[in-house]
Amino acid sequence: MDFVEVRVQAPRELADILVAELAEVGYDTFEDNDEGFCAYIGEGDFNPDAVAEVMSRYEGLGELGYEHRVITRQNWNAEWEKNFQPLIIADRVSVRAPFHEKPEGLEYEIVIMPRMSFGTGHHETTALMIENQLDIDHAGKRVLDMGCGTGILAIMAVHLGAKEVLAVDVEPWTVENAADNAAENNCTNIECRLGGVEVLEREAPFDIILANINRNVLLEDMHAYAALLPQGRPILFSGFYQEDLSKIEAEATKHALVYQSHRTKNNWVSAIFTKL
Ligand SMILES: C[S@@+](CC[C@H](N)C(=O)[O-])C[C@H]1O[C@@H](n2cnc3c(N)ncnc32)[C@H](O)[C@@H]1O
Repeated sequence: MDFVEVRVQAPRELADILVAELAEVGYDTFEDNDEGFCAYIGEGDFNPDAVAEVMSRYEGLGELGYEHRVITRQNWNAEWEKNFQPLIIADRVSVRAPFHEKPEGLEYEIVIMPRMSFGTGHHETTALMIENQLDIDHAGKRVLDMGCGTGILAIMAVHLGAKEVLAVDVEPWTVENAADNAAENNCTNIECRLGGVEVLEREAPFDIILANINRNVLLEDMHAYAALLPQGRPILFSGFYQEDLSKIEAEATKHALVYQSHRTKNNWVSAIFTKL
């Protein structure tokens, strides 16, 4: 599988809305840069007209431009290895690749090779989810990680003591990558599964649910997640902006999920709800 990178030049105030619009037409991996951001999609799903249409809606609102190129899977991995910097989240969690030096004195260490998957920890939503996870008792818990990407949140859950984790994603290469990362981190209790909400049909309830996806998927699939959460248990959402929190909360209320708290960074949100 090869990928298309769409490199968008856009002012900061337009970048967020463009990311949301591109996410709606199938882009699911984004990377900020000084000029704007890059969005990625599998080559087979790339439609230049869809990008042109999104961009045309914002014409005249700022300095906008975009170009695209195809990146082979092999080149992607090489580029990623060149660019990925290790990072520390909440002064407690190190996220690095196997070829980075191991930092000393941190409580938790996550080693990932994200390849084409989302979830290096550099995106605000991933870091916010991890910060929220640190506040939740995972010991002995059964956890669902919906939209697992690299599996970073699933690995964090195991490091925090989770008994077992089901990590699910709709992208085949992502599920493969999450399984590799689980092995790299010696997390033998993570099961990685390909699919969407339909693969949860016969699942027993989970003690904790993590779902960093996007606003529309969360609104659509929240009923199914909520049905798998027993009373008093937490569900952590991310992948949406502050202005969407009220929509997420309104949908959550329909499924007996009660707002507890949220964190934000650069307008992104990760919120905790519990089942009534
Ligand atoms: C924002 S990334 C989050 C990755 C990782 N969990 C993290 O926190 O960094 C969202 C992931 O959700 C996946 N996804 C998109 N739609 C989905 C759906 N309907 N059900 C499950 N996963 C989905 C994407 O393929 C992508 O890997």
